[in-house]
Amino acid sequence: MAKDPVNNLNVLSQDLLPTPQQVKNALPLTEKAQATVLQGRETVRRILDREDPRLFVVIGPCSIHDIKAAHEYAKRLKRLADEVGDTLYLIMRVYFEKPRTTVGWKGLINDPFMDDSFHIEKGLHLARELLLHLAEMGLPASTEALDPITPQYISDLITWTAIGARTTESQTHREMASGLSTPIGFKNGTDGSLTVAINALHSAARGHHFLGINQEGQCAVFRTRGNRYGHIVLRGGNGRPNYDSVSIALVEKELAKAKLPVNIAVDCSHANSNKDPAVQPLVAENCVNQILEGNRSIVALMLESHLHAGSQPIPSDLKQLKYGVSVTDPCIGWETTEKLLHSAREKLKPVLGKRKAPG
Ligand SMILES: O=C[C@H](O)[C@H](O)COP(=O)(O)O
Ligand SMILES: C=C(OP(=O)(O)O)C(=O)O
Repeated sequence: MAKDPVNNLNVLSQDLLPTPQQVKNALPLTEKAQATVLQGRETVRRILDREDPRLFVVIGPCSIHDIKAAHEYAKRLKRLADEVGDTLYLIMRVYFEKPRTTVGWKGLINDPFMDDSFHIEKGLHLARELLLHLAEMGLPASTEALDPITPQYISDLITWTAIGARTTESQTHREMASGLSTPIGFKNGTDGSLTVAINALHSAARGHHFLGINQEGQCAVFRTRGNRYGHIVLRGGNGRPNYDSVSIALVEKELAKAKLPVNIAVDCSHANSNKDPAVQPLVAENCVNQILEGNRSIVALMLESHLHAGSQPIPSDLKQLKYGVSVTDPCIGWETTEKLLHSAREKLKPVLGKRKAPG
């Protein structure tokens, strides 16, 4: 057959995937898992509405690459969540999709075997299976929504969603966010720009009409209501942090001027720590001190943490991978994680209940 001279000139192949419904039939949402998700989302909504005085903390590996290590991390985090839960509401980072600055491993869904075999079907199955396990344990999960199709496979297991710094300005992601059932954090831009996140909050709060796929895998027009639980996540940018009290005061002003709720999450990693994991506890401590000194706008922290500190490149011989060490951004290790959260809890416990909402 003659080659089609018009279409798919740069497409090498296409493979059909199971539909979201088929994957869900294989891994259905159980009653226990659903209860974790519903309770998690309600808790975050209440924190954003200032009906629950706690901070929520999005914490866990930069990316999930090893299911066994993710299980071990989750087990430890659940114990810690119970210990600090009267003050801090912990949500595990369960990030399966990585937006790359240029190229690189794009996460467990895209390439679960980390060998350029790109078994996306397997990746979706593994992702859903892990999320189900965490929800069954009673541990809420968060993820970055990057591919606009992926949420149909997993979002019933997610408590909080991030839109990353590289996609906050994207209309596609704002439309998707307007329909997601979770509260949603928009990062500021990689250049530090707040405007893109503020515009994203306005856009995602409104209803949109856009294309997507339904549970049966058919193309569909989605009409959304708009997500009123959007908030900004400050991650620094352009070589400069934006978690300090002066930056926070400026963001508070911008949010108020834009008539948006003055709710701020601080990402202690990325450009706020210059990707140096040793700096993350200092950023977290600084935010805790701001709250002790009267800050009313910080409602959440994000930390990149794993079983062991640091990061490693993905070796060509995967047997050389170090267990429990990030293969993307460097993380703090478990000991630091425990210490940091216990110390934050001790300092914040006496004050959070008396904290006033922004005036
Ligand atoms: O959080 C992860 C990374 O910061 C993000 O995916 C970009 O990574 P890269 O600059 O290594 O591609
Ligand atoms: C990619 C991430 O962050 P950012 O979008 O801020 O770079 C992340 O949190 O994994």
